[in-house]
Amino acid sequence: MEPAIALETRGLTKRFGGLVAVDGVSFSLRSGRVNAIIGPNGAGKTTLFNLVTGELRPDDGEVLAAGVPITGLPPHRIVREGVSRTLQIKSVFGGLTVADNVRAAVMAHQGIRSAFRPAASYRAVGERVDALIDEVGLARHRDRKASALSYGDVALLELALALAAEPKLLLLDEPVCGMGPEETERAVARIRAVASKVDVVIIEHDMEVVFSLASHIVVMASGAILAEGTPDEISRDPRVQEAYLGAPEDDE
Ligand SMILES: Nc1ncnc2c1ncn2[C@@H]1O[C@H](COP(=O)(O)OP(=O)(O)OP(=O)(O)O)[C@@H](O)[C@H]1O
Repeated sequence: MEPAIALETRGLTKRFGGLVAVDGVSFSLRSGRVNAIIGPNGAGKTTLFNLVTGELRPDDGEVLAAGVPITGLPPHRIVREGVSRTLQIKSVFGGLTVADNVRAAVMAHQGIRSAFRPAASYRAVGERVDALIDEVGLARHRDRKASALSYGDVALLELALALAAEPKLLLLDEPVCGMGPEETERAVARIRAVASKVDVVIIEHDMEVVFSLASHIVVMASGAILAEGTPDEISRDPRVQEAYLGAPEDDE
């Protein structure tokens, strides 16, 4: 049987004026493993995520999530198709507690807006909120305001908010960016736990994190795929080493 595919792109292309930020990218990322997209600054990684989540429309090409075409759909429809990403820090409400932030995300996902709801639905929301808070390891901060959390805990809260949408596929853009070693270790452990239930694709510059989480790596450079393979294959690939270290400047 063919392995299930979490995310596939076919000839995906995005131009900004004369710049081709994503240039005919085709890949097929299998379900059931953490996939990573790496590459030097400006390689087109975040643009690629924005094309997958509908924040940007491609100029050409296709995106399929779990085999379902999602190309050009608006972001809320893509979330409904089971694709979620960690949100920007500004989407966390600093004045609300951890639990209230998560509750808002759960209610938004479930479409519960009316104040007139049966008690059972309140209970179900409350249980879901607690389960999400447990899942990301923030139980002891449940009733703290988000503005009082450490940087690493805000990132975990963002993870809970993304999981509130019950995604099949979760995209994490630099999940440990700005974290110290201890926070990084905690975040990696949580991501690994989440990845046992949900397909995860990460963009990450920290190679230690990439190598400890991902079993498949796509390397992008200048908008295109430079190499693809296991961490072992990628770490040995001279083209990858050159892309990171830069070409020698003796050809002018
Ligand atoms: N909205 C935009 N308008 C114009 N150019 C853009 C826009 N967004 C990205 N770019 C350009 O597209 C290229 C790819 O950018 P992108 O942010 O996708 O790279 P990246 O691989 O995510 O880089 P980094 O690792 O630094 O986050 C860059 O040259 C960037 O300047």
